[in-house]
Amino acid sequence: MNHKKILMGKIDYINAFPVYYGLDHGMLPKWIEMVPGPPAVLNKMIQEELLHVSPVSAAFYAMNHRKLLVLPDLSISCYGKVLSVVLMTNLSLEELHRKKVILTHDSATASALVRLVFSQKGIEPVFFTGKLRELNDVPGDVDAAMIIGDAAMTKPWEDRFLNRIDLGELWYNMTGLPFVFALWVSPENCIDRYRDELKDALTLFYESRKNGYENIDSVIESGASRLNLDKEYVRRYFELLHCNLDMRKIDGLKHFFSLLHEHGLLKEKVNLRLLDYP
Ligand SMILES: C=C(O[C@@H]1C=C(C(=O)O)C=C[C@H]1O)C(=O)O
Repeated sequence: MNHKKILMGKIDYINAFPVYYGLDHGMLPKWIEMVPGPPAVLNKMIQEELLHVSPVSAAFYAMNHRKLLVLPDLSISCYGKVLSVVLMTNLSLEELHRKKVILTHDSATASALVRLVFSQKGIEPVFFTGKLRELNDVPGDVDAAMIIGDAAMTKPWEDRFLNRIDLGELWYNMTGLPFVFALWVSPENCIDRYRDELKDALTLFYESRKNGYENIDSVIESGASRLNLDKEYVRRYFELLHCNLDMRKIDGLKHFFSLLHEHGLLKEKVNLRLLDYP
């Protein structure tokens, strides 16, 4: 088939390895160009329609739901602990009232979750956003730092902070629901123009992910060697991290969006629309 070229985003953390495994191992057709980046960069590129399809932060999707369609059955999510999304602090959540909390500028979902958790508890920290990839990035006067992705699992945050609060686990303890950090989306403007390409890209994602789970030892091996982490730890990570979007996860997602709206962290209610090919 004569496909137009499309640009496909890719989260450059190991969390996306299972979904991209097949594409990274021979399945990538010539008409797809891969664009790797941290979530916030992909969010911005999708907003500017510089990508035709990409994973984005679930909270970013919520803020732009009128312009985006969600690809079915794809996500970065967890059902309890996640390991790679953490709030590091020396205090308890309650003690963070009026204290400085820095949120990584790479995130939109986890930042919204942290703001929501404090809002629900009636605690008002002073939030700010910044680069948080290394321990040296943490300003001297902050009392908590929220980090996502590979950096959360690899940098020595414990040298500075005693408590590691896992945000997937925190959400699960609050709601009993799974938590969805990222969704795959396409700008609605692309849907008609790139219909065949997006349809085939969706099939490729499913095949690529299937290939990833069939070769999970190899996924674990490359994750462990990229991050210099113990293989058993990375195995556990890929057991905790899910890449599908079943009904229960959609329930978790909808609950998150409606709480954000209730707490004034989201302007509009979200009407989740899936990219659906007959
Ligand atoms: C589980 C994770 O979820 C990530 C968190 C995101 C966010 O907070 O906006 C976006 C994409 C995901 O990669 C992770 O970073 O490890």
